[in-house]
Amino acid sequence: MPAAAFFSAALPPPSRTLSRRLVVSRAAAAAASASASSSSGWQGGGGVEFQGKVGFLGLGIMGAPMASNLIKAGCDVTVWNRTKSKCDPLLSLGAKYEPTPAQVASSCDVTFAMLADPQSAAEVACGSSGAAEGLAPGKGYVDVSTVDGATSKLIGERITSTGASFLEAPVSGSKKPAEDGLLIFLTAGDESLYKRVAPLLDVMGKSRFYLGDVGNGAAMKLVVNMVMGRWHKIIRYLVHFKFEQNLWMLSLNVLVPLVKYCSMMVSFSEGLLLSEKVGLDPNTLVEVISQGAISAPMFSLKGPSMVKAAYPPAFPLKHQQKDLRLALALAESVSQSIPTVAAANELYKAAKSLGLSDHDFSAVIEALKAKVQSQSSQ
Ligand SMILES: NC(=O)C1=CN([C@@H]2O[C@H](COP(=O)(O)OP(=O)(O)OC[C@H]3O[C@@H](n4cnc5c(N)ncnc54)[C@H](OP(=O)(O)O)[C@@H]3O)[C@@H](O)[C@H]2O)C=CC1
Ligand SMILES: O=CC(=O)O
Repeated sequence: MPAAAFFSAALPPPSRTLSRRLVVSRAAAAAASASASSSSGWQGGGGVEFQGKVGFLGLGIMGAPMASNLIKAGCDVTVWNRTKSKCDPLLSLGAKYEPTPAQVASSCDVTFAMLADPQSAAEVACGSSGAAEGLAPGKGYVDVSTVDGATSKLIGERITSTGASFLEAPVSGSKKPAEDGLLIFLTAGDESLYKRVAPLLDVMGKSRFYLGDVGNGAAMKLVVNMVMGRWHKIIRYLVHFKFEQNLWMLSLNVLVPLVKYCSMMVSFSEGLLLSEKVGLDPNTLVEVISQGAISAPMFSLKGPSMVKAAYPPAFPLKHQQKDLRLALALAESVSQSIPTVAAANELYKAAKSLGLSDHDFSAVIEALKAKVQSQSSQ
């Protein structure tokens, strides 16, 4: 198969719902708000309006600063947390309290949930005294926890069975972006609820993506974190390596950039292919990554052409593979294991055997595509 055709032909067709993707940055939202009416309801930062009371369930590392930002922006917020003492700082900022998720949902117009994992998200939404018991037509439920698509769909079905609307909206960004109101929302589900809560998302975040059907937000979040997870592992390894071997200068000058770029490119390639395979638009992944903690000029620079399977040489793949070979030998000389580099090197070697030596090193993605194809034909 010609390389250029891979994204559009070798994998299943992407979900068409993604063609309705909306991307809004805080600046764009602020510009839009300049012409928004201001008749009644809460008037948030930039003059964007939200009508009604807001519930917030789950006040951990992320939930507490997110709820706190809503309160500071003037929202009427009611909170609940399994460990009640974590509500206290929010109550002192002016939040109200209800003793169960159901009571929060029934006393509020829109309820956000930021829970630890799929189990807790499902329990708080669908369990006994869970949010669904307090929901009704006209109300909205926005789950901002990171869960898998199946859990999100299950929660969404239970919520919509009450007549309420559901939006999944996992966030990219960590404690500090949550505190600074700079999260990135990856939303999917009810589009009118998305529009209704947009002013609240703009208080808590710097940008928001609307990705279509429930499950697409969860999938996008997991792909971004998969790329990030590998990247964190690489950083941890590098720090360890520098200390262990006392190779500060060597590692700073040679190994760090080398390992960084080759491994980043491999994990980025894996993310691009996985996003396409689960029906996401890989261009959106490039955009989401470029706004988050793992943003790097390399991803923004090479991502769009990688999606088009174009690899005009800037750093030829053959040189990258040669450097990996040399780095592996260097590590070997001090008996240091560098497993992530060894794995990446195998892919660069495979790319060379596909005749891609003189292409840019981002063509390593073609070796991954070949692997995917050979696995699916087995
Ligand atoms: N921290 C980060 O950098 C980021 C985290 N996320 C995602 O956000 C979500 C929250 O993360 P974070 O705030 O860091 O996690 P925390 O562990 O700090 O908070 C988890 C929250 O879930 C609640 N919870 C856990 N289990 C249950 C349960 N069985 N029933 C009811 N409530 C429960 C906790 O309540 P209690 O206080 O009682 O324990 C707490 O409010 C996760 O899905 C995470 O993957 C997303 C982006 C960044
Ligand atoms: O889920 C973690 C993040 O930093 O995003």
